[in-house]
Amino acid sequence: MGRTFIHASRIRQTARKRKHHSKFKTLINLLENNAYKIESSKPLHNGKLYKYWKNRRHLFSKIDTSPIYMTDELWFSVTPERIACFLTNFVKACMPNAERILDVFCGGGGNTIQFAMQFPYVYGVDYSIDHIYCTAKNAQSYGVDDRIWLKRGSWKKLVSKNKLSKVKYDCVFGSPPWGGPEYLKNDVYDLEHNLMPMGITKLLKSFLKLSPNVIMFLPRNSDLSQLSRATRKILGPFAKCKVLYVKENGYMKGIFCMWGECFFNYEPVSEENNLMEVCSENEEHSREEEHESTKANRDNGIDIYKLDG
Ligand SMILES: C[S@@+](CC[C@H](N)C(=O)[O-])C[C@H]1O[C@@H](n2cnc3c(N)ncnc32)[C@H](O)[C@@H]1O
Repeated sequence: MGRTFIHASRIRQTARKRKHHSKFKTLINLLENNAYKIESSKPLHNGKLYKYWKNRRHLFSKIDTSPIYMTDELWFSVTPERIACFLTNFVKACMPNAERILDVFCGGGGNTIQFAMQFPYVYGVDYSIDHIYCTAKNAQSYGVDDRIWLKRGSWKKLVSKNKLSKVKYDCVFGSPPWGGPEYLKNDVYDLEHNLMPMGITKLLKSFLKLSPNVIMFLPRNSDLSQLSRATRKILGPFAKCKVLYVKENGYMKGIFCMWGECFFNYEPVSEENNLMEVCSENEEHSREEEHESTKANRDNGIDIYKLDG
């Protein structure tokens, strides 16, 4: 077990034991003030977040019945529950014997919690102590905190100092910051320059250091040619990346990009449906153009699928 991780069910005891360290002082404050607890029936003070608050039950279905904790940033960052649940089921179907999942950028625990519903050891990393706290508290509300270990730290530093390599992860997942709701400002999202904390090539390389099975949740308008180049640069000229477009509530939420042999034996929809669905999300492209671009992406090692939550 990674000794440097904090067990989510023992976050209070660990914080008290290490109270002389500044980051644990902050954690004790958060715990003592029951910080960031959401009153599900009370709209937030910050009016800009109203549209996210309206959809709160899509983020955490237990929000009316159990305490849920969210910072302002988490309102637009948490993976909606049905999407996180779908991903977990997908990973379970592809890797039935997997035990250890690493959730890089765990945020408020949207994905961490769903992984912990089906896998016995789930590790979450985030550089925000507030978000580590929210993940632990939300995991308690979902009754899965005994399967979750958390670590605060910057991804770059953790990777460069080899801080995570003691555990053998079956799969590494990450939902990196896309740059806030602004990510749709441009038609095409530049994965090398806009993705935080590093471009897609470096990020993929850092994930693959820890496991051959990698999944990332990326913007729906991501530049697929950059995805293809990153895949081939790191894994060789015949390497492939599987891309699933996911919708929730009629709205395209993003794409799951997958690397690893185990993710390639799953055919959720027919070829005909794939192309139709991809077309419907790119209204400015004609069906023929989209067909061509989809074919081109396939030739570049990108397999595209469409799933409606
Ligand atoms: C999109 S959110 C992840 C949401 C999460 N999947 C969920 O469902 O709650 C991205 C997270 O990355 C964290 N983050 C941003 N930059 C980071 C870095 N350099 N290292 C580690 N975590 C970082 C942020 O604090 C934020 O919680």
